[in-house]
Amino acid sequence: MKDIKLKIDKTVEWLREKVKEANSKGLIVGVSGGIDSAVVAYLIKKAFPENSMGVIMSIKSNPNDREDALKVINGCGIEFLDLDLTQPQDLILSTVINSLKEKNLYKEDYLKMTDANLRARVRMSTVYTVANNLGYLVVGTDNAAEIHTGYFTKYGDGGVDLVPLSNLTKKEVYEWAKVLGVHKDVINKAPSAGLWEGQTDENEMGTTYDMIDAVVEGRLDEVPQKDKEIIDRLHRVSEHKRHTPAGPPKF
Ligand SMILES: Nc1ncnc2c1ncn2[C@@H]1O[C@H](COP(=O)(O)OP(=O)(O)OC[C@H]2O[C@@H]([n+]3cccc(C(=O)O)c3)[C@H](O)[C@@H]2O)[C@@H](O)[C@H]1O
Ligand SMILES: Nc1ncnc2c1ncn2[C@@H]1O[C@H](COP(=O)(O)OP(=O)(O)OP(=O)(O)O)[C@@H](O)[C@H]1O
Ligand SMILES: [Mg+2]
Repeated sequence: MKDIKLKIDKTVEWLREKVKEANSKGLIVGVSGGIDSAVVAYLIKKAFPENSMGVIMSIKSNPNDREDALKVINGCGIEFLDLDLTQPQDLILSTVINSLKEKNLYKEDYLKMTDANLRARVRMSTVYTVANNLGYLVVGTDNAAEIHTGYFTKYGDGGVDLVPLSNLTKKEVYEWAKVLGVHKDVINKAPSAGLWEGQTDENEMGTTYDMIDAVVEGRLDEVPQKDKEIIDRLHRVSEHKRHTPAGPPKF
């Protein structure tokens, strides 16, 4: 507990340093009602009590997620915007689909993921729009387990300026949430990207955060072969997400 409080204080100090270095005015995060963004919202409010912002961005979302997001906002007292982006996201998606259909190029099988990733990228564009206007940096919510597996949308929720939870396992995110005083409803629900009805991270990935945490921490003897193979594959195919885009060598 004392150890976690110390790490939280150091992270808050690090956030202040990064803002100063960038000559920026404050920090902003998308607040989903999930645990990762809850922890980040509490951290940035601590770092910049007067210059921090949480943005709720519903897109065809389950109303319970917005309720949980409001519990986070009220719990830490951060300034916030409550936006419904269903229409703009749907307009982009339908414009693209109609145009592909006219050329007989549309692939129905990929609709679910196309829609899901566009939600993440519309949210990213929206948060940057607010950040530009306020002179804030955009704070990401990915933890070590998500970064290791590439479980985020490239340039969507992965498109951010700072990643304060990058060294934390999912278990540690929960521990920090308890110390910070995050609402129990947010702590007790299953992690979900909320990108389609009933989606949970663990179901989609086919393994558990406990197993991913174990791989990240090098406790490989605790990981069954089946889980190890899934996690290694996720890591391998997402390598490109952890680097700047490749260019050719100088010819
Ligand atoms: N080798 C390579 N080198 C360079 N680029 C490569 C590439 N392979 C694919 N790509 C590019 O990457 C794209 C695929 O990546 P991407 O668009 O990210 O899409 P993808 O990784 O297929 O899907 C995103 C995953 O993250 C999950 N997610 C998203 C958002 C939030 C959360 C959450 O936890 O809240 C989870 C989501 O459920 C899904 O499983 C391809 O369309 C292609 O453009
Ligand atoms: N409805 C939303 N409103 C605002 N931001 C969102 C919304 N949905 C997703 N995001 C942003 O995308 C990030 C990635 O989502 P992710 O599900 O990994 O994190 P989380 O919801 O905070 O935690 P959990 O892993 O417990 O679901 C969120 O932390 C948040 O910053
Ligand atoms: Mg979530």
